[in-house]
Amino acid sequence: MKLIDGKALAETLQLHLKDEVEALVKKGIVPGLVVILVGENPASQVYVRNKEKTALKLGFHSKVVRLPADTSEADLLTLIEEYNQDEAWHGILVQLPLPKHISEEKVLLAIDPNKDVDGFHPMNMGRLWAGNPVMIPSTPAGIMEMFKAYQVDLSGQRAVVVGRSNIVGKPMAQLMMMGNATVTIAHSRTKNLSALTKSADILVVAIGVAKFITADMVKKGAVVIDVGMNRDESLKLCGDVDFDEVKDVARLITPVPGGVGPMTITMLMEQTVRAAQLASQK
Ligand SMILES: NC(=O)C1=CN([C@@H]2O[C@H](COP(=O)(O)OP(=O)(O)OC[C@H]3O[C@@H](n4cnc5c(N)ncnc54)[C@H](OP(=O)(O)O)[C@@H]3O)[C@@H](O)[C@H]2O)C=CC1
Ligand SMILES: Nc1nc(=O)c2c([nH]1)NC[C@@H]1CN(c3ccc(C(=O)N[C@@H](CCC(=O)O)C(=O)O)cc3)C=[N+]21
Ligand SMILES: [Mg+2]
Repeated sequence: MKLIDGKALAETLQLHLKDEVEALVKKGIVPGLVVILVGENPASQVYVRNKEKTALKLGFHSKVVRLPADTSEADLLTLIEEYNQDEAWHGILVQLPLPKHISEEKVLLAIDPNKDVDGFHPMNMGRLWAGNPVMIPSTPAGIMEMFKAYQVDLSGQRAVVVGRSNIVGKPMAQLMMMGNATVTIAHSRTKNLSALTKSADILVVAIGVAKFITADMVKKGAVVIDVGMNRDESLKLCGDVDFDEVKDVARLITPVPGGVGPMTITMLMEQTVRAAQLASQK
């Protein structure tokens, strides 16, 4: 077994990003990322803090707007429109999940697709599924970077994605299909899941169930990517994969923490730099 070190790879990629930021700054452009957080979800607080820290480290303009949980949908939409109009901000990210009284669909539609660094706007989702992506969701983008860095050739491989969310599972499946893998998407209604996961050369798991994937569900020599972010019995951070046992079966495996998470943040920053570059060419 070999570890896919997401933290180290993220740091390497951030060095290159820093150079790109400096080149932009020389042209008078400072990449700007605004993150909007509604309510007080403790997990979201951590992720948002990580994003802000990294943005500042790379020399971005960075701002976190923290709104109370009872913020109205109309007020949130108005705020997004203000950032759409403001040229200082190249990327706008609204942290998900949103409180129940706010329509996620309306909010994602309201973000200018050119500033949608998450790639969640229906236009960007459509572009991805048409095979011409502009903004790519950062978690799957980070996983594709891991494949590149660790020379995982997807072509002709059998890939299984467990989880079908719009933010991870679906875009992940499409990106691997674009890499010529043969992709199957599984979810909570999938029958005989362990036979399916065991057939995978590449297994990506994004379900949010602590240590769900056990060694008997994994093919010997598979590449295993764990997107999950959960707390175990002792409140320690853990993934959807039972790392301690699956590591002896897999050829390559990501840890939690230190795997997919840091890459997600880095890809978000890269996308913001790209958005700033594109805006400067207009
Ligand atoms: N490290 C990172 O950068 C990121 C980590 N995450 C983490 O990844 C996990 C997934 O996130 P997200 O995609 O938003 O999750 P969602 O909750 O939106 O979706 C979960 C998916 O998993 C499926 N699922 C749930 N339980 C099972 C099961 N027992 N067997 C098979 N499939 C199951 C669901 O099926 P169905 O559709 O049938 O309900 C659904 O498709 C979470 O732990 C989240 O915190 C998320 C984003 C980024
Ligand atoms: N609009 C939107 N975009 C997102 O990209 C988005 C979102 N909403 N909602 C929540 C999920 C989750 N997510 C993570 C980001 C970083 C880590 C991360 O940094 N993880 C570290 C550790 C974090 C910790 O210490 O808790 C690691 O795995 O090593 C994890 C998860 C982005 N998401
Ligand atoms: Mg979700």
